[in-house]
Formats: sequence, structure tokens, C-alpha cells
Amino acid sequence: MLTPIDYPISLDFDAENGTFEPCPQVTPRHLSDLKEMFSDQSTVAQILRENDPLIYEIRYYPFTTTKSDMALAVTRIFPGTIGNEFYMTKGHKHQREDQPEVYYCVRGEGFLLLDTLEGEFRAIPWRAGVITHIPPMWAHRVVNTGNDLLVFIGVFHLSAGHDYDIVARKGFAYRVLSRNGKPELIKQD
Ligand SMILES: O=P(O)(O)OC[C@H]1O[C@H](O)[C@H](O)[C@@H](O)[C@@H]1O
Ligand SMILES: [Fe+2]
Repeated sequence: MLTPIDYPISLDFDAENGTFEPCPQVTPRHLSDLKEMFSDQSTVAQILRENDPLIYEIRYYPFTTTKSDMALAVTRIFPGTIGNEFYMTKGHKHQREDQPEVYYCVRGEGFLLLDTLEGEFRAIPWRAGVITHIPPMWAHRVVNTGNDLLVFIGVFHLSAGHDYDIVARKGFAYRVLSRNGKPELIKQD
């Protein structure tokens, strides 16, 4: 925990690149880190035999004045597909049931998928400038459907927690697949 003398903190954000300074933690997510999330498992295995592409990166800054302070995460999703499924985040639900989040799309285009994993689903068309409030209890995933980088900012409480297992088990109701280069929402079976 930092002492109060270290606060307030300002970060220098580069919206083009989706990077900021100072940045204490960068987490790369390669295909191997989210391989079970993609539908085309034979293509996943084939790609992984040759290399392990970087799908996205998370830059994280925890503000630690108290245990209920907030955290900032900037995610850069690269353009691409695995089979015909666009690159996307792993997706998670918050461990705590009372924890929302605010997402702000800074660059690029795609979808924010929101799913209660209990029958309610929304696909929010996303482009630079859209800010979306994610209510508590909704799993969230971002899909990059463009030819360029997608950058978004997430702001959430430190105590929210990330539950990835429930997403791996239940899956989102729809996938975003490329058909002739255009995104299509396809219901999961
Ligand atoms: O955690 P993932 O599903 O990989 O999503 C990537 C990241 O997206 C946002 O930036 C959230 O604020 C982060 O908490 C999250 O880690
Ligand atoms: Fe979250």
C-alpha cells in the first residue's frame, strides 16, 4: 500500500497506442491463455503447433489509498481471427455480486458482449467514443471486429475480483464471427 503522500496520481495516457506511464503492470494474453474460449478448436491446436500469437494486452494501475479504492485497466486488442472468430478478451464476471464497471472505447470498433449467463444477453456495437456501464452480475467480453487496434479503458473497484471459470463453463450466448470480413452474431449451441 502506498502512503497518502504518493497521492493524487495522474497518468500520461496515449490514446492512439493504448498505453500510459507510469505503468506498474502489463499482462500479455496469448492464444494459449484463452484457447478454450474460441469455437474452432482444431484451428486453435493447429496455430499453437506453430506459434502463440498475442491477442491482447492489459495495462493495469491499482489505486491503493483504501481497500475500496479503484483500479484502471487499459486493454489493447489486436486485429485478427482464430478460424473465423474475431480476436476478443477472455471475458469475466466479477466475483463480488455488487460490483459494476465502466468501459470506455477509445479507439477501434467491435462489440461489447454482456451476458448474465442466466438468459440475458446484449451485444453493444462499439466504436471510439462509446462509454458503457456494466451492471453488477453481468459477464463482459470485448471483441475487435476492425482491421486495426481496439483500445478501451476499464474502471472498477479493486475488490471486484475476476471470475473466468464461470465464463469458460457457461460461455457467452453469442459469438462474433467473420463472414466475408463482416461481423455476424451467431448463437452458441
Ligand atoms: O480480464 P479479461 O477478461 O481478460 O479482460 C481484460 C481486461 O479488461 C478491462 O480492462 C478490465 O478493466 C480488466 O479488469 C480486464 O482484465
Ligand atoms: Fe470487469
